[in-house]
Amino acid sequence: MGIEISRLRRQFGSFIALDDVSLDIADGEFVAVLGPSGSGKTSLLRILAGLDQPDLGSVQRDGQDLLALDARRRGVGLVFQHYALFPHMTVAQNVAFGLRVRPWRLRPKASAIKASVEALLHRVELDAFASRYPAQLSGGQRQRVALARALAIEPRLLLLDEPFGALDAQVRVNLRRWLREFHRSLGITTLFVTHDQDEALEMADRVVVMNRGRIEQIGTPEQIYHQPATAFVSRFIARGQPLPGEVAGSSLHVLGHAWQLDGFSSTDIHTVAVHVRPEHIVPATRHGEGLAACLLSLRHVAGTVRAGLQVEGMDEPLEAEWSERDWSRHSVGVGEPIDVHFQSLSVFGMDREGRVRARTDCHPPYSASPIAIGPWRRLGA
Ligand SMILES: Nc1ncnc2c1ncn2[C@@H]1O[C@H](COP(=O)(O)OP(=O)(O)OP(=O)(O)O)[C@@H](O)[C@H]1O
Repeated sequence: MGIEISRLRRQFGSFIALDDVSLDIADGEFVAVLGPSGSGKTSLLRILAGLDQPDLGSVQRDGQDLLALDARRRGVGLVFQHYALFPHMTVAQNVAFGLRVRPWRLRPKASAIKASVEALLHRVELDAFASRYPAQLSGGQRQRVALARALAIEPRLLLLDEPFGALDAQVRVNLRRWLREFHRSLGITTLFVTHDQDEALEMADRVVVMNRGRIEQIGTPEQIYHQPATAFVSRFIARGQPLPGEVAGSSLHVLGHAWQLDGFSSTDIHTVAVHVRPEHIVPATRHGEGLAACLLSLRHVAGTVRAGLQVEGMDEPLEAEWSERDWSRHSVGVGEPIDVHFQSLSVFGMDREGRVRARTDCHPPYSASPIAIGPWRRLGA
């Protein structure tokens, strides 16, 4: 059992914010909804929270129609990016709020509220902050209070909308890990909205990638990263960079080279997208092998080297990423020629409507042999 979201559609005027969105969430699962700004993430969350209704579609929880329930009866805890803490209330009063405003028949006794607030503050590691006001807390502490407040009503579903969006990078990274552990210990079904790829891949059991109101792919972080289902997911998640390429029969043609392409049926294919990831562009070991390029820039970032490359035959520069160790074997300076080869290319075949019909990876063979035979010889050379 769990939550079954089926064929949701939400339209604002002529703009379609959610288009045929279906998703099953298992009990206790941690699901990240990932997508660029405007892709429909918050629209989906608002519908689940009961703050908005879809034009079409259904949401069932354990066989019950969730959309028919009033927001307050859905058992949903919400945390937003901008701390919605009440500034005039202490931390303890903020956390107690959801319990205090319950109808008196459902309201716990004052002593029980006090005990559960203490337990929650202990859980979010803020025991010592109970009598502080939100203005006296750091951003990360405020978000933990917001989480404790959302948990006070013992929700069955936790909805987090960019909860770390307003925090600086280091605090974000710490809170991510903390929240992941926290979820493990608590086991509440959680939907986490973010536009940050690392955040989604690091934290979630499953990731839902959205684009323009549609779901592009649902999968484990591994699947999303290593087997992107669409060109959009490849670009957005794995920094896939488009190359000029086409498929002819069972060969892939890219920048004047051709390789055998297996597992790709070109039936019904209207356009082909070929992507290369930064880490799959590798310096050739010998000059004259691979693709001729010019090293445009070099940046050293936390143990890796990011290189800008102008590859012959391309208008746009490509970005490559290497480990410092691998790069230390080369002695090419900025502005100098460099030969590179592609270790792996992702190939997507789309029909006329832009739907992906075929997808495969191509691993161009590379020979470091001094006799330049075969795969990297220019066609027609
Ligand atoms: N009440 C509304 N009226 C009109 N358009 C709306 C309304 N709510 C959302 N939209 C539009 O729907 C689209 C999706 O919005 P949504 O907030 O779901 O995106 P998002 O993926 O959460 O984006 P962000 O990451 O920027 O928060 C946006 O283009 C937005 O302008």
